[in-house]
Amino acid sequence: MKYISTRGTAPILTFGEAMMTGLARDGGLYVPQTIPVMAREEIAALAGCSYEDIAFKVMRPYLGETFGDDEFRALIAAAYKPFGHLARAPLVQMGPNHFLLELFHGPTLAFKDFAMQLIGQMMQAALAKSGERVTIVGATSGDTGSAAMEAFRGLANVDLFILYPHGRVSEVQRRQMTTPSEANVHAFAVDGDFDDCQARVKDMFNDFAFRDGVQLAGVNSINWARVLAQVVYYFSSAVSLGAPHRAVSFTVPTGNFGDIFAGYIARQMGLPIEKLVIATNHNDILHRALTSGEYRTNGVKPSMSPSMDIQVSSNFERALFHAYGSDGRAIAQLMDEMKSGGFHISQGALESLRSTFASGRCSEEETTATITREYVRTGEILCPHSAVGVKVANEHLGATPMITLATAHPAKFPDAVLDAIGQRPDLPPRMADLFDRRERLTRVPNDLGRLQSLIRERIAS
Ligand SMILES: Cc1ncc(COP(=O)(O)O)c(C=O)c1O
Ligand SMILES: N[C@@H](CCOP(=O)(O)O)C(=O)O
Repeated sequence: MKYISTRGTAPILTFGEAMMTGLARDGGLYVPQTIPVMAREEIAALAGCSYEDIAFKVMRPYLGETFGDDEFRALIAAAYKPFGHLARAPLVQMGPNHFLLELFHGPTLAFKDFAMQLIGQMMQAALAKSGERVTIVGATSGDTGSAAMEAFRGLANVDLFILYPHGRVSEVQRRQMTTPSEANVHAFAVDGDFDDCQARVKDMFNDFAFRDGVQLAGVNSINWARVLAQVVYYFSSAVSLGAPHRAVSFTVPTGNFGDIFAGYIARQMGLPIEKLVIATNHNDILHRALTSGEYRTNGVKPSMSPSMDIQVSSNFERALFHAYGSDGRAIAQLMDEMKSGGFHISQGALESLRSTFASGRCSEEETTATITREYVRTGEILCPHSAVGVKVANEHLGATPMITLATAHPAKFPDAVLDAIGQRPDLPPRMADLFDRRERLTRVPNDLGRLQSLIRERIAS
């Protein structure tokens, strides 16, 4: 299995190389050259398997020679051991034909743990073999950062720097990033929004002297391995509702488009998914793009679902690459136009996107009303991101079972939940002292040079 860049001119890599490389050297994102298809019987045989077994069977064809079978099974087992639920990703019924996929039973209480725990294991194994040391720089709107801190803290051959938008993540998210005491992890509070943080990370990858000088690696969904690990729960949940004999649809609270793109990959692999519904908060560039064909930013507005406060949606590039028939030059051209605010999606590409994706938007008021209504109706306490998903899913219910992804635990966003249901959801006991732990962070301007020199200083000390 080989990996190619969405912009067509970067070196073609193996899985292991793509995982350690992050952003392609032409500025694009790595995607598999071909997507392996699972036969109907292979999908049917996943029924009743453990999450770990399904993970092995779904991901194995993508790995090539990077890890042996026994080694990969051991990495998967270690990755999911810290999860607080035996099913790892349990399904809860919300109503006729509507199910919630709880993805928040990992160590940092968000869906990011599914991929980050595994990528932590895989990178550690790869670095132990090569003897290399890497500098990981990541951008976060809250959850990727905390998951990465958890997965990489204390590792001998990794320095981790997380850039988060100052004042725009929840207090629990911030504390998850600023309270780890290990010297190899660093939280940078950037004066800007998530798009600024992500742009600075991509700038660092595009500065080859810096990139090669610090051995830069990435754990955002820039990294194909992140997306791959997220494909697994589409299979586990669909199969438990009767796939491949019965099709399902998914609604995915969406920001950087990594999670829903994993669903697209599952569909390409043969999983019978009727529709993938993009659910956005008022930062609705993806909903507007799908409705009008114009992909154009209009500035990030803070919301009560801060992890989705994103306008430059990194993985949409991967979806466009497929919609434009793998034409790297066309994608490079669109991404160039993006520098001046946006672009027009061609009619053919738009039709191709609409054949897989639907979309909807949820306002702040609707988010609160959904948390309230679903708590009263079902007893389930939704985080604001999951509430965005449920609101949009309700508009797309039909004969096909709908699975909505519950992407974070409500206790990560206590203020929004308190507003909606009059009570503060509890953090799990192992995190009960989060508010007493000492915070360690560096406030940084949104300035590439300043960020780079701070990173160089920290790794030299
Ligand atoms: C809780 C939560 N929900 C939804 C999203 C959006 O996911 P994606 O960025 O993969 O579209 C994020 C951020 O990734 C998140 O942290
Ligand atoms: N919502 C994310 C933003 C980064 O997304 P990623 O999937 O590219 O890491 C977050 O919580 O940080």
